[in-house]
Amino acid sequence: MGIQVSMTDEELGGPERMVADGFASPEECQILTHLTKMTSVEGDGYKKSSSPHTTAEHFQGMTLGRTGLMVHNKLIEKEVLELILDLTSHCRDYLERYFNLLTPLYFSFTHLVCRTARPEKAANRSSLDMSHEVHVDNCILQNDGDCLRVPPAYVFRDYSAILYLNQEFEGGEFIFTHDQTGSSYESIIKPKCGRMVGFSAGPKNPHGVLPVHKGSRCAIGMWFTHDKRFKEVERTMVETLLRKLQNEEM
Ligand SMILES: O=C(O)CCC(=O)C(=O)O
Ligand SMILES: [Fe+2]
Repeated sequence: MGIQVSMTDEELGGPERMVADGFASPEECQILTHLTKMTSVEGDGYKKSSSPHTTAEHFQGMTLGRTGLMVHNKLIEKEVLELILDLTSHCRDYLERYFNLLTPLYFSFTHLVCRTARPEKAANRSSLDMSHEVHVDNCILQNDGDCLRVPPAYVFRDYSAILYLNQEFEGGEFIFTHDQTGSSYESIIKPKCGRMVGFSAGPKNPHGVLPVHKGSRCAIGMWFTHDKRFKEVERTMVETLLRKLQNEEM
């Protein structure tokens, strides 16, 4: 399946951003949406908070570690885990080439996430009640426009990408904004199966997610680093698990 770039940095209104389609087939999206909806845990990967951003939505998350545990316990097939690793690696390789990076990108975190509107909260929801408030992935945005590169910000994140898994929901558009107020969008991206948005993780790229008004919005969030010290431990663990299972089959 071919990849098509559908929006360049110029069309997206700022530098070091891109949107491309074709990273997952409808069948692959369906398998992973189902997995995330059915087996993820409220707040997993979000410091156990079931509503880290807005109480008008449920947040369900699934880390690679939890997926590996489920494969180990024979609750899901290993092919599902292989699929997650294959699709996300393809996204990473594509971004490295697209942005002409001279040093490799390592995964620092991979997260399958569904955001589901709570119907009982929909009627009174303010349009300012974002699904994910405007932020920068590797620093803490200040009111004066400064971005502090200090913990608890994930200062080691260099690039970010989101691979979308579905489109059967209302709202939930991804926005790039001019600053942290989010008052002016530079671009708006409608999620759909197989679409990836990729961008550098620093202050050039403030972004957020508009309210999900109806249904579940599922995606794989990926964060990358150039610094080997922050490589995703859970990815290494599940790769070892899969090698072990493949050897047992031989
Ligand atoms: O799901 C999305 O489209 C973006 C999420 C995001 O920006 C984040 O988790 O840091
Ligand atoms: Fe983000």
